[in-house]
Amino acid sequence: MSTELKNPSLLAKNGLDDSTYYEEITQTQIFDSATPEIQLAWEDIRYQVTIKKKSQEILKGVSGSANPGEFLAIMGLSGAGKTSLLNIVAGRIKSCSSTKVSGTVKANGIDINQLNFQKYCAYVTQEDILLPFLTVREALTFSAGLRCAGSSKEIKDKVDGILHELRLTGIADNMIGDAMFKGISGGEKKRTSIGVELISEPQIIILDEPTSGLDSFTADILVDLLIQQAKKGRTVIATIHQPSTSIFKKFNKLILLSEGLTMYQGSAAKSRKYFSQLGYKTPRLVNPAEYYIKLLHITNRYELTKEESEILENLKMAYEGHADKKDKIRDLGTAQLNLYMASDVGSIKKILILTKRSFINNVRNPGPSQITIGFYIVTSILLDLLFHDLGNDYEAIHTINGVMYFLAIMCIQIGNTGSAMTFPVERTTFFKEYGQGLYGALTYYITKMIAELPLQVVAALVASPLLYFPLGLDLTAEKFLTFVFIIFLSQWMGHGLGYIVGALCSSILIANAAVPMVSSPLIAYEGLMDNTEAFKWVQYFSPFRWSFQALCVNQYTDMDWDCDPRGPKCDPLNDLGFSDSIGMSLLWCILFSVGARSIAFIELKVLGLKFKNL
Ligand SMILES: Nc1ncnc2c1ncn2[C@@H]1O[C@H](COP(=O)(O)OP(=O)(O)OP(=O)(O)O)[C@@H](O)[C@H]1O
Repeated sequence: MSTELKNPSLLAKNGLDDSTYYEEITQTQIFDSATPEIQLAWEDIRYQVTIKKKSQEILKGVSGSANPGEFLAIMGLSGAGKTSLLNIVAGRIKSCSSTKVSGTVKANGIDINQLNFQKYCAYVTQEDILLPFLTVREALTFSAGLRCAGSSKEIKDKVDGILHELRLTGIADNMIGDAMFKGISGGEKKRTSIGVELISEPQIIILDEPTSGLDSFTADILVDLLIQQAKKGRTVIATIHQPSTSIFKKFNKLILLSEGLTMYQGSAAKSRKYFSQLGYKTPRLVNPAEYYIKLLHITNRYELTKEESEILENLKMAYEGHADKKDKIRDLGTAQLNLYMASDVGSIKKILILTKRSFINNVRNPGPSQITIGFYIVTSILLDLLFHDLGNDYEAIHTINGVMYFLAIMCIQIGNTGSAMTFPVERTTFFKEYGQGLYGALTYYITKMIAELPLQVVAALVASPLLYFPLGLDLTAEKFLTFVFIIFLSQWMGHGLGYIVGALCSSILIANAAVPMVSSPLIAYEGLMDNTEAFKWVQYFSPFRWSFQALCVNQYTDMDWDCDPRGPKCDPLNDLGFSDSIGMSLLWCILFSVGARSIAFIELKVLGLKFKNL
């Protein structure tokens, strides 16, 4: 790679004026006059992070702009600061104890902090945040329902329009899927993620590496779609890793970042000439994007080689020499911004939409639905085979205690793992939509619980008769119905415990590891192995204890005993130390369920604040 003198003064000498290499904004597109065009301009952005008392400057005073009608690509080596810049421009990073952000970002000349910026700006993250058990059409319809007021017909038309525009019509009724359940392809998922955001017709679309993980053909189609969005007058900004030559040719504008500094900003088409005149000529038949990345390559950012620092210094000086040649701030009419308001959807409608969405996603998820009910059926049959007709004499007490102990653990663990396995995925969607101000934490939480109830009721109704009658438990209608209620409450407590764990876990993997860690100590306080006085208060926080107590109290109270009058007293409740009535036992279960849900809600609310303030 050539490192000959690349003095910025050579630019002028070589006949490079700003109009040559710096993009002039040309309004080539016909904009829809009903929607405002937004120019985003950022000035002297600095971003500093402090880790273990060591500060690192990620962005070192970056300025730039993105214009309506343009596709702006931000490129640079891994770690150059692309995502950081994108997040700051989208208003997603603010200063906090470990990060310091300075500089301004303006939309049509107005500081974005003074605007309800989220209403104008769609942000598509690198990982697709979609509920896996919805179809593409459902994902778009629910998104439209939450974001846009309008009749069902209007929503349907809007969704059909987006499906068509994003070429998703053919797979509209396919399930999205996730790592475990195969659904649509990566490119289709990415287009669905974009569609979910586009539905509210945002004027700015910001995407973090939308082509990552896609083959070159799919990436090409995706970029074409984004170019089409830009042609509608939207401002499109994306970080792109390794674009193909054909994709590179489609960029309207290019920003090259290295080490937190802008190395180039301007027309992508004219970048070749710019670099060439600085002495860095892209070889024939070589993809310019690839060449620029190689040019900016550094092996160790803390110890640059002589050649690396020379290239960076040259590019930096060349860019700085023309730093005043920024895009003109366009007068796009700030009034338009003030007038433009995304329509608000009523709270009742949002509650109905969220409940329906959560219900569908839950019912189709084999974890909490088919697998849970199948597990109940198989385990119940197994228990029946092992312990059928338990009896009502003294000899039976030991076995009945064991069966109740097992049932309490089984029902709670089914609920617990069920929640912990679904919550980490759902909460990502919640954080995103909560951050966008689509609904409140309480609305989400209540609708989630309502949506999950039917499956929990069905599971209790399926499992209870399969267990109660073959096991020969005390046969009265009242006791049977109470048993059904206890099985339901046990699962419900389990779900509550799962919410506490799941709300804190960012992935199912972590949740799976955390569930046994939390539940195992609580099982020790269930009440059967009551041989320790240590930390006895823990029993009040053990759902296993309350479930076991309720099952035993229901079975043993007023039981028709067949005990040997000369043998030991048939008083298992006394032996177990359970003095509460059945009403009180049920109340403990309800109190635990409500308490656990309240704790999980507080966790969600506190964690959500981080996203809300963005
Ligand atoms: N909040 C943070 N805490 C610690 N380090 C951070 C933080 N944000 C960014 N960084 C660091 O700043 C550098 C730039 O990160 P950024 O994600 O912006 O890079 P990037 O150019 O998007 O990289 P990539 O292409 O690999 O995604 C990285 O070294 C990253 O580790």
